[in-house]
Amino acid sequence: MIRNEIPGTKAFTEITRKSLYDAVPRASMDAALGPPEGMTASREDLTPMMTQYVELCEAYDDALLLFQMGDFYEAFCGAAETISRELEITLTQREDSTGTYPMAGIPIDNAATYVETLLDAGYRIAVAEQIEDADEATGVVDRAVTRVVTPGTVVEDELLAPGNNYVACLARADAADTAGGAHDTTAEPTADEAAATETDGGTSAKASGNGDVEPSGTTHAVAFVDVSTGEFRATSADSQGTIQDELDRLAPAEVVLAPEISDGNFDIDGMVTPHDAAAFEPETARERVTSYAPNPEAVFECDAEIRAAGALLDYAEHTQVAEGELGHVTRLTRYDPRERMGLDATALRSLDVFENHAGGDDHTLVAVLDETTCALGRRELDHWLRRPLLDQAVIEARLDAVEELTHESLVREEARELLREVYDIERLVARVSRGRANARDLRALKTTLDVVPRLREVLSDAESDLLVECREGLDGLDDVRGLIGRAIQAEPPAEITEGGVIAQGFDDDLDDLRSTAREGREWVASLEDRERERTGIDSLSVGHTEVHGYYIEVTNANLDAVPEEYTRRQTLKNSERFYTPELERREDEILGAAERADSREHQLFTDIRDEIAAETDRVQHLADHLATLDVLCTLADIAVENDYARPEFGNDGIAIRDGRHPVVERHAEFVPNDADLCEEPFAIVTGPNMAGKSTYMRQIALIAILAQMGSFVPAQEVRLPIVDRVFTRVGASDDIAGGQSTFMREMSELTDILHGATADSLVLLDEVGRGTSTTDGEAIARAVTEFIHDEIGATTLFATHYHDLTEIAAELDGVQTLQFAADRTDGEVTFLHTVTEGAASASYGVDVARMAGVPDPVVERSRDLVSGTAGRDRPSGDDKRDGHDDGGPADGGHGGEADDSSGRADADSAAETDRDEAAIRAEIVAELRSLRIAETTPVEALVRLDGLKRRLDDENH
Ligand SMILES: Nc1ncnc2c1ncn2[C@@H]1O[C@H](COP(=O)(O)OP(=O)(O)OP(=O)(O)O)[C@@H](O)[C@H]1O
Repeated sequence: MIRNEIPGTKAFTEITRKSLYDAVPRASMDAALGPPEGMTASREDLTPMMTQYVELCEAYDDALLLFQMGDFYEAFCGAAETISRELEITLTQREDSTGTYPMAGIPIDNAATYVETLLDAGYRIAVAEQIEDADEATGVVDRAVTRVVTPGTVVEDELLAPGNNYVACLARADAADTAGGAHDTTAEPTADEAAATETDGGTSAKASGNGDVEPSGTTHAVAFVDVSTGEFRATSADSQGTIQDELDRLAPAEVVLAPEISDGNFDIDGMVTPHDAAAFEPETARERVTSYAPNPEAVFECDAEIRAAGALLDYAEHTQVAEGELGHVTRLTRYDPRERMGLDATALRSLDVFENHAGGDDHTLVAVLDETTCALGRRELDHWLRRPLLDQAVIEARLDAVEELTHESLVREEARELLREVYDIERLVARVSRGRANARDLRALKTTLDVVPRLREVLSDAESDLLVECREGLDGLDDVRGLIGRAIQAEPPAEITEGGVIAQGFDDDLDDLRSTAREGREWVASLEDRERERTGIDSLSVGHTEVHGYYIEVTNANLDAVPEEYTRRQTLKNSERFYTPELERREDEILGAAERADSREHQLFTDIRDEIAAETDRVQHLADHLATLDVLCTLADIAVENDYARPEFGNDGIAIRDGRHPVVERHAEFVPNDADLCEEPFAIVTGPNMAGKSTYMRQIALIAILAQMGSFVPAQEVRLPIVDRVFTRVGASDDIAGGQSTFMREMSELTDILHGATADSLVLLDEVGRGTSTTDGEAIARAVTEFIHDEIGATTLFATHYHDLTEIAAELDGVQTLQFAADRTDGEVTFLHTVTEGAASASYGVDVARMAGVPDPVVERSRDLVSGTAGRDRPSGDDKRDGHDDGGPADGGHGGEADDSSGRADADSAAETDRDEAAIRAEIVAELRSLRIAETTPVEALVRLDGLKRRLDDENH
């Protein structure tokens, strides 16, 4: 991987730039990082090579240094112990005149997999390579760090998934910091102004947050770059929550923090990287940005954005070391999060958009949609899905194109067939621009360019604006295509230094050198016959070895016949090898010409590559259009195959006919359901467990997301408003896999919703309040309903088992009740998955417990308790039960009987038994009091319940 030629690499002795981390104390005193103590203590005595090692370790002391020695990357001392442990490779020793050091190494040819493991273990890796030919070095071979590999800046194909891989950078500006800021050309809006611009359809480019506004004028900025493709964007907001949402949306593999931000401020999943404070200085950052965008103020909105962008570019350059400026980062873009539908991590997770509950990517929305044919399309689909639109005109433009393609199946099929031949030219041109592409990359670029004229042809009758735009944007880069076609061999080798790369007829000098070499070889080839004839030695042969070069071989029996001008070169057991002055001259000529041809080829290749690098921008534009076309064709294909309908937009509320859940319907027979949230935009959804409430609510949210990304939707007919944000709060135990199923988390998510939702939001509440006692839960559920209804007016679906909550529908205008029915025949429950108006009366929780395999005694006892609840809730004195209650029918209505029987038992009890039971009851009460219901799952609760009952039973026997 990392072994490509590195143009312009500085020798390590020339490295003037000290560690960027000097200003930052190393987060951990990991023995694998920095120079080994044992070596620094005696550095005067070290060999020159080990001195080199120590100096490089010092310069990159936050990274694990891999030090090239021949065909291996080696590590010493603490780093050697770490890599031997992490990579399960043998720990050896290096012994020299100054001491013995632990050493471990990985073969360069297989470095990628090892590097991946080290990245996963949380290390950054500095790769120090030999940058001069070991044979030509006079003293110790020069080495330099040519690359710092970090999770967010990986560029090696072997280490990258097809999706985007971002490194983000966070910075903050407080009002006091920016008040006198030299470049703060745009005063931040007040909260009122922000609110005003938010209502204008979100198209204003003004930077400000939505939702909870931070105290007085704090601006948070985030910039992010995908170094493998060159995509670069930045934004800012008053609200930290908005920036957190952007982090959630982008899921960067690494986040660089400005000194004013501590990692506790944000919820960050990837690696957290502190960076040199100097890079965040406004002037320094601005200067860095200027080399990518001449007028930073024309792109960015405020100082915080420029600081984040500048420092991020500085960090990205630092990791690519030898390359300096990143030529493939051609477009710095600023965006406004309010132009996109809000989708935070909670919503993405609970709707299984990119990951399922177990963290995998099957059974997700993206898995359903991802029928893209090329990597460019795959990434574009990801963008569309992560950032559904708010601008109806842009959405309709996408839908028009999708619709046209649904009707034009031949166009769609042909386009998809051609797109299959498209390479990941975005990453490819990034390699070209970084001077890392080989001849095969250039041929792959040509293969892609070859497709373009045919694609244009296929789209020649396209009518919708976006398809026409795609067609017109398909620049086939004929100049580049022609150049590669003329210059590069059809099937070149991977190496670019060993010849065979440049096509015949491209360069006269190269052709001359090649023909000189070829003629020389032909002369040698005919030498054998000539010499046999001349000398009369029939067994004479001509051969070649790497070490001795060309020779004429004569067996011992014929040595007498050897001519005078033959000079002995080598003696073997049965023969002698000779050369002649002419053979020697020819050999020099062949070798010289071949060598010069190789280096001429290399020179020509790098010139061609540089020429193509200058066209990076055009290749990127072509990539954009190919990506868009792939997504449009894919969405059309999905729509046709799955019978999706084109959504319509309007302001009358959500109306869906025969809606389906796009993921669930792929794996089971699905019962479609309608939704009418127009007149009554708040729906309380009740019904038994497992009836389909969550699925129903989620399918409505997924339909809104699909519609706003420009896709058709799984339904017969859909009309909906543009939703500014989807909020979800799913029940506590649904989150158990994430390990965060506390009532506290439930409430803090609820807080986000109540603060952030607007009348244009879609809110899904799934069993809010379940994590606490029934009384508190019901109270919270009711208060939340009232608040959303009275204060926010968001379209809301609230699934609940608090059947009393449904009464609120009668009290509040605009609140409706929906129920899912179940059918119980002969004790077997069947879920119909059909939604109807009205409120359900039973939850069938015990039936679900039985279906899930809860032991019979627990199920039976649960039935008893369900049926006896009414009786026990009545103030009926001591309420002592004998534990032998046979239980009535499962569906209640026999509470009175149960109570009567316990009443009789009371009357028969002896006074002593009463005292024992009182003690047990006291213990049980104490245990119940200590129970942390918020942290107890339903199954645990049943098991505890079973335990309590057994204790009562045991005492009674
Ligand atoms: N419309 C439908 N057609 C077919 N199957 C469905 C439908 N809706 C839901 N299901 C299936 O039923 C199962 C239960 O659905 P869901 O989780 O939505 O129920 P629920 O009412 O929310 O349950 P609980 O109250 O226990 O959370 C799911 O596994 C799903 O596959």
